[in-house]
Amino acid sequence: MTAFEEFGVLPELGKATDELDWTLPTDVQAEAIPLILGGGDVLMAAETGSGKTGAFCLPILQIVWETIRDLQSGKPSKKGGSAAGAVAPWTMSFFDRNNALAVTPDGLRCQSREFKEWHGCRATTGVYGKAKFYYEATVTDEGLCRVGWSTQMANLDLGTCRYGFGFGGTGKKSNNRQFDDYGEAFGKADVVGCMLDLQRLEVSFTKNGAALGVAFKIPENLRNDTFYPAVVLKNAEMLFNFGKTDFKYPPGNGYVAVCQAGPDHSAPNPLASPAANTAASKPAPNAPQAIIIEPSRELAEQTYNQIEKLKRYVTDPDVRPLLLIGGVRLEEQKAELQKGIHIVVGTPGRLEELINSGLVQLTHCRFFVLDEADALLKQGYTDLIDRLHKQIPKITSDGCRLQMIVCSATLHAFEVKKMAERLMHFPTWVDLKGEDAVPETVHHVVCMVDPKIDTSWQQLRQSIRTDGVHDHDNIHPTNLSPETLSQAVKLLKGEYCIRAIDQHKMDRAIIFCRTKQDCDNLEQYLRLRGGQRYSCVCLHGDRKPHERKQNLESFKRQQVKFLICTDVAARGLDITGLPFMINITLPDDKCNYVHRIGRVGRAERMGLAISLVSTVPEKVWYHGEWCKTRGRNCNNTNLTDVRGCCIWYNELNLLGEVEEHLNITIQQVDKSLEVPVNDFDGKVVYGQKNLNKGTGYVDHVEQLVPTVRKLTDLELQSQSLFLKRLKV
Ligand SMILES: Nc1ncnc2c1ncn2[C@@H]1O[C@H](COP(=O)(O)OP(=O)(O)OP(=O)(O)O)[C@@H](O)[C@H]1O
Repeated sequence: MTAFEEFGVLPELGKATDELDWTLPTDVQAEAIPLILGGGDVLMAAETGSGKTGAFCLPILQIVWETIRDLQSGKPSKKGGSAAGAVAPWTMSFFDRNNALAVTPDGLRCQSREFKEWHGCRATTGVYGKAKFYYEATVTDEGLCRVGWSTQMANLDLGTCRYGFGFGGTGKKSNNRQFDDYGEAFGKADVVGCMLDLQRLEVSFTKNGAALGVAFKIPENLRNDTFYPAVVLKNAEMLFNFGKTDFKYPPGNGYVAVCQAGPDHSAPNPLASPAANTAASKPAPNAPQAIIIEPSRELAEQTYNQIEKLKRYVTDPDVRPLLLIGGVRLEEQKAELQKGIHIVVGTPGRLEELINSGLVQLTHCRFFVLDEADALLKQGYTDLIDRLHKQIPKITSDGCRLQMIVCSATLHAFEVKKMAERLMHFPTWVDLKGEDAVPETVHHVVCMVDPKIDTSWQQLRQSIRTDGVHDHDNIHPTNLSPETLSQAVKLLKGEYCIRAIDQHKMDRAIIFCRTKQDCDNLEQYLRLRGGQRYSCVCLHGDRKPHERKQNLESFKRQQVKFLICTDVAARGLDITGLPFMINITLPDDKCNYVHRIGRVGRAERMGLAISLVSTVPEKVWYHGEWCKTRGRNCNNTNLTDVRGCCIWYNELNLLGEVEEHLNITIQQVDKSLEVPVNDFDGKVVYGQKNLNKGTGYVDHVEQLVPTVRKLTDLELQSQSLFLKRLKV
């Protein structure tokens, strides 16, 4: 049995992980896989290179495979536990409810996070006949609740029609929109007892066990109707007990728990069964079970490839993934969609285009995954994500609840938390560090570039072409103006980059520049300084999709030594055993520091990240939306406060922000760029696993031996004790 199988993963998937040399699940995988397999929504915050992609791809592949197998064989789905109303007779319904109200998988807790509107839900079973029934509802969060009883004819906004009888947290009872004072207000932690006396045709309530008196007389014409527990919430949460566990305040007086109503007194709610839902049970070929959104083409392609590798042994039925990214002919994608697909991996724009045109249907989607979620939100896709989420049915036709999975190495962002509150259903955080952090496998240092101390820029025989910001400034070594120093930094950074490469004998590195133009200039300079020695390619938004793909491939295959890129490649790119990365300039966004340096030190291999940081302000391009050409041939070197296209970039401030965000001080090295070997944890070979440390399987077993021995001893002791007691 492979280690992954012990986490409930299919043997076929386990075999594929073995072939990938994934001996043990990483920490994030060990936590997230069971949660996802169990039907939960998950927010996965773990360091770069910690295996988040596998953590969601494996359980998704497994559940999708099981779902299509069940659909093909006509079996009802096992997934979702008690989600299907027909399976668990006394729960709140997953079907007879408003969309914005969520129900936990056990069906006993309802939550609505909508501030402005009420959203309601009814139970899966109701009661009728001459008897007295009781259930309890506990308020588990701030917000407004109304709880009580309604018939099948009632609307879900309890108490606003003739068929619903509700008691609200503000101390009002309501039926048919008639709101009258009743009992007293209730709120968080209060327990409301809901009593239905079908002998006397009365509805009454209790608060924390105290009787509040008869609230309603039920009209005679409803005598033979079935009454269902019902609730309506506004940004609130309630927990229900239908009698499966002890009541907090048992009602006495002949009332019985609703779940004890025998078959002569209970009936299933016809609106609570999957069949009552509109979605057809057999999905159309273009209705995937999972949608995975990635912020860039490269990442989408990488995740797609990982799925392809992991599904290698999953056959009969075959799980068909599809990559939907820009730059690929729409006709090709349409043809694939018609052949039948199960998992779609794509970038937001192309995905929405295909969904809006009906070429991708969302009727059977049960996984909605946002990889690098904070990047998607920062790129302005919040509305798009909300729109797509709204279109996906929250319960599939086979009774499974939509699961949302959100991940990033920098998930601790305000906008992510807001989105999770808005869209996710009781999500669990898989958060190993509790804050954004850098893996121990990444050694990262900064080198200060100070043109006042290092004046070598004044005598360069060959120099990097700069971004032209200072083309019309009076730049001269005798005039140490801010402009001269800024230009000097640009020249020095070209030299320091070469020095870093030479010092560490780098023959593989990813180099980040701030702009596309800076990338092009560095590419040209490295080629100028030594064709083969500094062979390189670029990856940025101005390069055509096929060139981007080709360049990334040639770097991965080690046909070139250096990949020069903008932040388009900051996230997620997984290049096996990459030993080095260089930041020519710190990123504008502090989170991207974590992502950029996380291109090295992945999957337990060691990596070195060097950041060049200017000690003086550097004037750089910043093309706002007012720039008509969006930077192309722009020569407006005025500052942005007068709608120009330049800013003064202050890297010392940025460094401070990064350090504060990560709560660390990043080690500085001098301009030789030498990294003292013992400053970290002894000599390591960048790009290789650190054999002295790590959690390799052999090491892991050794670490566990004493604990297992202790456990065996304890077990022996307890069993002997037990046997001794038996003898006595
Ligand atoms: N259980 C495992 N054992 C060994 N290697 C693994 C395991 N799981 C994943 N990997 C490898 O670790 C590398 C990083 O994985 P992945 O790209 O999923 O990281 P990530 O957490 O998504 O990083 P980022 O935040 O940078 O996107 C990949 O090369 C992957 O094949």
